[in-house]
Amino acid sequence: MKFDYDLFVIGGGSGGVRAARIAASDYSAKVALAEEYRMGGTCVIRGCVPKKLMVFASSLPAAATEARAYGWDAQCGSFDWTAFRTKLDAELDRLEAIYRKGQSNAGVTVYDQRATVSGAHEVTLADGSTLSAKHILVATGGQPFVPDFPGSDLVMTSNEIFKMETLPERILIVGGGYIACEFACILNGLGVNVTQFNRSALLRGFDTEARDLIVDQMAARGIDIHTHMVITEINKDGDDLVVTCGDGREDRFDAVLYATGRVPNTEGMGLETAGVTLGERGEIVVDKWSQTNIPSIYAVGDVTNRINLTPVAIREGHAFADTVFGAKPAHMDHELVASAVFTQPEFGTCGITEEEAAERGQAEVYVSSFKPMRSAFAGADDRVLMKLIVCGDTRRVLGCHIVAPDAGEMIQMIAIAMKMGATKEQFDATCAVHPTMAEELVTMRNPVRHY
Ligand SMILES: Cc1cc2nc3c(=O)[nH]c(=O)nc-3n(C[C@H](O)[C@H](O)[C@H](O)COP(=O)(O)OP(=O)(O)OC[C@H]3O[C@@H](n4cnc5c(N)ncnc54)[C@H](O)[C@@H]3O)c2cc1C
Ligand SMILES: NC(=O)c1ccc[n+]([C@@H]2O[C@H](COP(=O)([O-])OP(=O)(O)OC[C@H]3O[C@@H](n4cnc5c(N)ncnc54)[C@H](O)[C@@H]3O)[C@@H](O)[C@H]2O)c1
Repeated sequence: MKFDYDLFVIGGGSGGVRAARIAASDYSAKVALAEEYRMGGTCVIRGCVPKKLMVFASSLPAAATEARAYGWDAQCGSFDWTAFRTKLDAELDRLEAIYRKGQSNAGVTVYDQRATVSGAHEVTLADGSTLSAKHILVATGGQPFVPDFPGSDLVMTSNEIFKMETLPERILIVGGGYIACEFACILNGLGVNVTQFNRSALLRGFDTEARDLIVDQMAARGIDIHTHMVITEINKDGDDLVVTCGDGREDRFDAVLYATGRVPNTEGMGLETAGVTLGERGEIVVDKWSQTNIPSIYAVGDVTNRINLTPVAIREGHAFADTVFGAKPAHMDHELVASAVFTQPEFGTCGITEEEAAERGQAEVYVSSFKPMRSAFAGADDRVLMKLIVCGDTRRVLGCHIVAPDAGEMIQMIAIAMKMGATKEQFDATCAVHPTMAEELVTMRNPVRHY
C-alpha cells in the first residue's frame, strides 16, 4: 500500500520534533509533522525555558543582598516586568525559529494546524484534509488541569503566567508540586507577595527530609504557605479575587495561579475511534518501544504519562525513530532518571527516597546538613542537605537528594555514577574537591540511619 508519508508526527514539542528530525535526516524517511500552537512545545514556549529564565531573574535581588555582605555597594533597584517579558518573548521567537528550521533542514513537512487520528494509517487536519502514513506518532503532550468549582474560570495556569500584562502585587498559588513550588519561589523573588495553598504537604512523593528543608526555607524567604487548604469558590470583587476555603476563611488576591497537575492531551484526538487503548488518566498506553495496541500508532512524551520531563520525551522520540526507521532497536530506560526542582533553594534528586528505603529494608542513609560557606559568610541562615541512600547488600548508591544552590547541576553528575552502579565505597574512594559543597558527597563516613 502506498502512503503519503512514512511517518506523521502529531505535536511539535520535545518528543515530536526529535522523532521527526531523526527519522527524516538520519534515516531518510518521508516525514510530516502537525503543530497546532507553536513549534518547540511546552518546554520551549511555556515550560522549562521561560521558567528557568524567570528563575534567573528572580534570584538577582538575593545576589545583590549577598554582594553587599561581601563589601560591594550593590543595589538591585526595581524590577521591570514589561522589559523582561519583551526580551523573553523575543528569545522564545528566536528559539521557535530554530526548531522550525531544524525540521525544514531535515526535510520534514510542517503543517501548522491541529491534527487528529482518523484511522490506523490516517490523520485528519483541521482544514479537513486527510493524509495517510505508514506510521503515526502521537506526541501531543499534556495541559494544565484545573478542578471544577465556582470561579475556576477566574484563575490562570502556567500557560498564562508568562503572558501576564503586569506583575500582581498579591498572588495565590494553588498546588504543591513542581510548578506551584517553582513559581512560588520565582514570584517571591520578583517581589510579589506570595501565598501558597495545597491540599496536602508540599512536594509530596519526594524525600521527606529534603522537602521539609525546602519548605522551611521557602517560608523563611517570605512565602506564606498553608497546607490542607481546599478552595470552595472564587469571586471577583472589583479588581480583587476573593477566595473562599472549606473552613470559611476568605482572602483577597490580585491573581490566582492553579498548578494542580497536568493531563495528557488525548481528548478529541480520535484515538478511541482508531482503537487505541487509553489509561485511567486518559494517557496513551504504550509498551517499552512506545508502541500502542494498534501496531502502526506510537506515542511518546507526556501524552503517555510515564515520566513527564523534557529529556525523557526527547529520548523516547529518538529511540522510536532508531527502532522503527533505523533498524536499531532502542528504548528509553526509565530507571534512575534524575530531575531538579528549580525552587530557591534548588533541589536535585535521583533514585529512591529514604521512605522507600525504609520500606525496602537493607539500606543505610548518609546525611550531611550544613550552612554553606558562601551564604554563611554573608550572614544568611541558608542550609544545604546532601543525602545518599545505600543498599546494605550490594553497597550501590540507590538514592541521592541534594538541596543546595545549583543542586540540578550536581545531581546531573551524580546520576552518571549511579547509572553506572557506583557503590558507596567508590564514592568514598573519589578524592574531594575542596572547598566545595559537593565534597560532602564523598566524605560522609558514617550512616545516620539503618533500615
Ligand atoms: C511550567 C512548566 C515547567 C516545566 N519545567 C520543566 C523542567 O524544568 N524540566 C523538565 O525536564 N521538564 C519540565 N517541564 C515538563 C516538560 O515541559 C514536558 O515534559 C515536555 O515538554 C514534554 O514534551 P512532549 O513532547 O511530550 O510534549 P509538549 O512539549 O507538550 O509538546 C506537545 C505539542 O503538541 C501540540 N499539540 C497538542 N495536540 C495537538 C494536535 N491535536 N495537533 C497538533 N499539535 C498538537 C502542542 O501544541 C505542543 O506543542 C515543565 C512543564 C511545565 C508546564
Ligand atoms: N523542574 C522540572 O523538571 C519540572 C517543572 C515543572 C513541571 N514539571 C513536570 O510537569 C508535571 C506537572 O507539574 P505540576 O506541578 O502541575 O504537577 P504535580 O503533579 O507535580 O503537582 C500537582 C499538585 O497539585 C495538587 N492537586 C492535584 N489535584 C488537585 C485538586 N483537585 N485540588 C487541589 N490540589 C490538587 C497535588 O496535591 C500536587 O501538589 C510534573 O509532574 C513534572 O513531571 C517538571
